[in-house]
Amino acid sequence: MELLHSSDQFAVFDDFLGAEAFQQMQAYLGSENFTYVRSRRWHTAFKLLDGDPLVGSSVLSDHPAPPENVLVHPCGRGIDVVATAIKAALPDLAPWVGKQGEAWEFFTCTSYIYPMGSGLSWHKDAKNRAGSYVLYLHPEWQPKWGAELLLSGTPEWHRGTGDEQPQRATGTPGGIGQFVTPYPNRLVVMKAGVMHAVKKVDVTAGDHARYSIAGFFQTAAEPAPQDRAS
Ligand SMILES: O=C(O)CCC(=O)C(=O)O
Ligand SMILES: [Fe+2]
Repeated sequence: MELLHSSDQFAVFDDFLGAEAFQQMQAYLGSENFTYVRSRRWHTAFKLLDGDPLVGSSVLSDHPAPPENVLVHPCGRGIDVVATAIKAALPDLAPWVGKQGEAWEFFTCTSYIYPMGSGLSWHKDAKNRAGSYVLYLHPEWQPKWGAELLLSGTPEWHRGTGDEQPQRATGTPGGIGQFVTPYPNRLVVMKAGVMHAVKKVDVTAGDHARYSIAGFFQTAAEPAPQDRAS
């Protein structure tokens, strides 16, 4: 794991999983059941024109009182590999998400597939989150295939809740920022409150879909694990 870029708001680590763990995740994602995100009621950030991303099951780490029918790490599925790796990396992620028991109690792991034409509109991961992460798990990604993670810039505009700051129609304060190409085995970790979006997967990607496992560092309070504030 190599820290490639860091700012106050987010960090990018390359080669996050070891080679064997990365292979295990490919096998797991190839066998996981996925459903269209809009077939689940709690996805508020995915807009009608975001195309048709797919979502797999969610696993929680360390939940003090897990709701029924929720998988808790270790759950015996391949997604455990990512939860274990995130746990091992927690000291490195603390500058952005804080410490367990202080800023958050547990984190979530949810797998996604963004096929050609799909993306995710501008949003903030919901307010009672300490931060979030995403790990890219497709075997290959070319910059022309799009699907960059966009992060809205001008950090001082993101301090506090951000709600007191003027917002433009796009939801991106000031309309400037940075992007991260979703190269395989790249982990992005970001502080709560940063506006971000996923550009649509370009038509040139063809059948190369964008695979990821994303999650939030959160407290046991509401909202549900996959909620986002748009
Ligand atoms: O896939 C990504 O790059 C980011 C995903 C995201 O923002 C989310 O799932 O809330
Ligand atoms: Fe997000």
